[in-house]
Amino acid sequence: MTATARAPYSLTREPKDESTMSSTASIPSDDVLARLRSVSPSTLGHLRDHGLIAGLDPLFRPIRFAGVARTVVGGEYDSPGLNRVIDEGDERTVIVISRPAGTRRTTYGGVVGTRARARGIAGLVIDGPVTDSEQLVELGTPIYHRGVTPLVGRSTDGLEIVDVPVVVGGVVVNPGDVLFGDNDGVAVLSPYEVEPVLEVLEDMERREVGLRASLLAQGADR
Ligand SMILES: O=C([O-])CC(=O)C(=O)O
Ligand SMILES: [Mg+2]
Repeated sequence: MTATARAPYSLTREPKDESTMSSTASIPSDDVLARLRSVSPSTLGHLRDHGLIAGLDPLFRPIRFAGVARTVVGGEYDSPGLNRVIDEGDERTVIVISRPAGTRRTTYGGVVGTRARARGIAGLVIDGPVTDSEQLVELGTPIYHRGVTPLVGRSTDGLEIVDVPVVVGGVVVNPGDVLFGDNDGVAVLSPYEVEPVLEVLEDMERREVGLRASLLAQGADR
């Protein structure tokens, strides 16, 4: 341990009063979501492993998104719940789909993706494959996924469950959690910790800009 070691960052903050814990106080503003789109999950990865989705891949790069989770337990063949959350969603919504019934098939492709694009959905995180990948890339909605497949949905009037805690890429996502992602992964935050975490990440990234500049400058001196 060197004499210059810094105190550890605190990622949580004592609520100043009860109002900061109210449900409306924990809904991130558009400004906070915009700031989250400019920081990286990998910066949070310097501080903890918890809440970081690894093992899913972006469908395209560059990719950046932030929003509030609506969760779907994906049916194997049909997507009534998924269609509902898409139709109720907007540019603040990140749809998070777990697929406990199996990850061979998908119900997310060009048609469902066009529905999501039309609503302006901020992003999709699916613990399983997608299909019609060329169309999805063209549509441009940020997607984290696990591969592609030609095995797709059939109309069965099946049941899908929405707005329950799901596990995606080994991480629990509750409805209302705040997600942000970039080329390297996706981070999941509880609503109450968004602002303190964001301030820490912005500070760390500012310092890293200076560090990288000075490393480059040292190289130039050699
Ligand atoms: O309908 C499905 O199962 C997925 C699909 O192909 C689409 O959304 O276009
Ligand atoms: Mg299709």
